[in-house]
Amino acid sequence: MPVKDQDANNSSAAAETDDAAYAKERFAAPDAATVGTVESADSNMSARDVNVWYGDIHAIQGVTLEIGRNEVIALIGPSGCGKSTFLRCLNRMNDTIESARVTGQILLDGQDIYSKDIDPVALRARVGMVFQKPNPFPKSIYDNVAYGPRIHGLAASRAELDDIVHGSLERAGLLKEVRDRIDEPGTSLSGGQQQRLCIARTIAVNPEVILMDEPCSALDPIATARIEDLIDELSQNYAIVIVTHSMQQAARVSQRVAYFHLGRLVEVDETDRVFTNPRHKLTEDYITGRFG
Ligand SMILES: Nc1ncnc2c1ncn2[C@@H]1O[C@H](COP(=O)(O)OP(=O)(O)OP(=O)(O)O)[C@@H](O)[C@H]1O
Repeated sequence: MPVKDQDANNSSAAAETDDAAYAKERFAAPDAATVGTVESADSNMSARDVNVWYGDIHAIQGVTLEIGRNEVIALIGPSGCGKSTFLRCLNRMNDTIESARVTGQILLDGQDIYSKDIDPVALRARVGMVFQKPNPFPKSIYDNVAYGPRIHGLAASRAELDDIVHGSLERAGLLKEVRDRIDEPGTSLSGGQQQRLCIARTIAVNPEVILMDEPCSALDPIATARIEDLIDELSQNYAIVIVTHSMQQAARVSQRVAYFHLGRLVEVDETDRVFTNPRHKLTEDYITGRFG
């Protein structure tokens, strides 16, 4: 057989194999292993076979996922599929829920965050969290940002603390707007400004990872756009894991998307790939609006 034909033959055999693998993945049962790439080339956090129960409810089932340094990964899926539960595992916020039980392993820089040696308060400085509803403390704008550095002893002097507060407000894109009113209550700001204040508060303690649980759901489109721009800038320095109900938002801000369904991680891959060519039928049904 001429070489050319042989090549053609080989490539068509390869295509058939690819198609068979593709079909197998795509129509896999919902309880099959995650489709796509759970690994990250430069992993900062790594969840291995994580399960969460609330009493008898098995809310997260065998989830394995790596989070890369300087990447934005979006967690998407229908209501109640476990996105927030999984997010809260990453900085042990589930510890605060009495009925919650977590098994498996979550590593931050190779260290098990559930080990006895880990102080959850110190962990939550390294893995910060921004919530759905902006929740500034009932304190001044300055004290909101200074709170973390004070309790973690990050500033040796008032001048150092001032630098941290101003730097954090600057990186959160808020300094210009609040420079002249820094002693006013954080709650006097608009919703979008309050959310940027909460982001400034989070970055003031030098986190490695920032968790965001639907950070824009209480904001108007302009405030949302500002937070999305900020997410893009922050990703130069931090890994960001964001839960969002908006597929448009996931497409705008993330490099990878993880699709959850009934407590399982069904598919994870590059954002473009998931939205243009989902490999699992459940992912396709969700992104085409057939359910959720
Ligand atoms: N504190 C809790 N106590 C008992 N069950 C809980 C608790 N929090 C969540 N659950 C249950 O765990 C499952 C996953 O909930 P979770 O809030 O993580 O889902 P989600 O995907 O973030 O949902 P949503 O998009 O609606 O916020 C659901 O069945 C939910 O009812």
